[in-house]
Amino acid sequence: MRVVVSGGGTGGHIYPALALINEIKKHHSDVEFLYIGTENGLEHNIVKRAGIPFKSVEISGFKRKISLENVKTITRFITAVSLSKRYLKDFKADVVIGTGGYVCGPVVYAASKLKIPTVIHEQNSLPGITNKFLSRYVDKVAICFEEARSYFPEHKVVLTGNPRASEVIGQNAIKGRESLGLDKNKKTVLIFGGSRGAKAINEAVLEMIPSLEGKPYQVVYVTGEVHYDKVIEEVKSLTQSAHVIIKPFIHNMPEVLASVDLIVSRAGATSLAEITALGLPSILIPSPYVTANHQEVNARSLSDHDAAILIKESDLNGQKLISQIDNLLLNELKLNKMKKASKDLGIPDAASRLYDVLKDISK
Ligand SMILES: CC(=O)N[C@H]1[C@@H](OP(=O)(O)OP(=O)(O)OC[C@H]2O[C@@H](n3ccc(=O)[nH]c3=O)[C@H](O)[C@@H]2O)O[C@H](CO)[C@@H](O)[C@@H]1O
Repeated sequence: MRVVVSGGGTGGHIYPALALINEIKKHHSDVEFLYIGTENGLEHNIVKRAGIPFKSVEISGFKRKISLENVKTITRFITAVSLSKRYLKDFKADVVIGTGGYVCGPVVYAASKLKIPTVIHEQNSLPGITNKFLSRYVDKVAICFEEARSYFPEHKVVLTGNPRASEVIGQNAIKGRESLGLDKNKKTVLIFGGSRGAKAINEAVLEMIPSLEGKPYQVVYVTGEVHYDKVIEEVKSLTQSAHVIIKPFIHNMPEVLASVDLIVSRAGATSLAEITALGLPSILIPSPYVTANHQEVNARSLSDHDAAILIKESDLNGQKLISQIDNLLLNELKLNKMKKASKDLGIPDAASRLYDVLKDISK
C-alpha cells in the first residue's frame, strides 16, 4: 500500500496526519508513505523529525478582500496542482488523505483528478475553506464534531474523531515527568498557546509568575518557538518561582500530557481531542484571530458540558488565570468532576475509525 498524506501550516493539522500514519503501520508492514507539505509550515520540521519522506509545494491562502495577492494565489494553486500530480504519479499513490491547511488543497484536488481515492479529515466544528472546497471532489469526509456535518455532502460524511486522540492514550507518564524534571509529588499544570504559542497567554503567564511562589503545584509553561527568547528575557526581571519550567516547544507531548493534571491552552481542535481522550480538565482561551471564531465554538463544545472553563482573550489577565488554576487544582472534587465530563466527550478509538474509512475507499 502506498499512502500520501498532506496537511500543514500548524501542528493541529500535522499531528493527526502522523497519528494516522502510525495507525496504518500497525495494520500493514509493507506500507510506504509520502508526506506533501510546504517548506515554511511547521510540517517541514515535524514531519522530517518523524522520519517520513517529505516533498513540498508552494501555496498560500485566499485573502477575504479582492487583491492582487489572490491572483498570485490562483497561479500558485495551478502550479502546485501540476507538481502534486507529478509527485502522485511518480510515487504511484493508492490513496491520498488531506488533514487540513492550505497545502492539502492542490494535493487532494490533484489526486481526485487522477482518480486516486481521497479522504479529508476536518478537525474543527466549523470547517476551513480548503476542506469545504475539497469536499466536492473527495470520496469521504471524516469529521470530529457533529456540528461540522452540515457543511459537507451528507453521503460522504463519517464521524471518526481525531486520530491524535488515540495516540495520546496509554503513554508513559513517568517518562513525561522525567523529561521535564518534574516533582512526582506535586500536581502539574501545563500551559501552552497551541502549536505556535500565543502572545496573549504569554503576557498573562508573565503577569502571574511572581504569584506562583509558595503554591503547592508546579507549572510547565510552553512559550511557542518564536516567543521563547523574548519571554526568557522578561522572566529574568521577575521574582521567580522554582516550580516553573519554561520550554519553547514540547516534542514528546503525548508523554507530557499523560503526566499533568490541568491544561491551560488555546482551543485548537487537535489539542481538544487529546484533552478529552485523556479526560483532562482544562482552562481554554480560544484564539479570536481564526476564521469565523471557530476556536470559541470548539471551546464551547467542552465548556457547555462542564468539561472545561472558557476564558475569552479579552477577559484574560494574570490574576484571572491564577485564580482559575487555583480554583481547580486546589479543589479535588471540582477537578474530578471536570475530568469525568472531559472523558465523556473523548473519542479514543478515532485512529482505527479513520483507518476503516481509508480501507473502505481503497478497496
Ligand atoms: C491559529 C490557528 O489557525 N489555529 C488552528 C490550528 O491550531 P494549532 O496548530 O495550534 O492546533 P491544536 O491546538 O489543535 O494542535 C496543536 C498540536 O500541537 C501539539 N503541540 C503543541 C505545543 C507543543 O509544544 N508541542 C506539541 O506537540 C499539540 O499536542 C497538538 O497535537 O489547527 C487547529 C486544528 O485544525 C485549529 O483548531 C486551530 O484553530
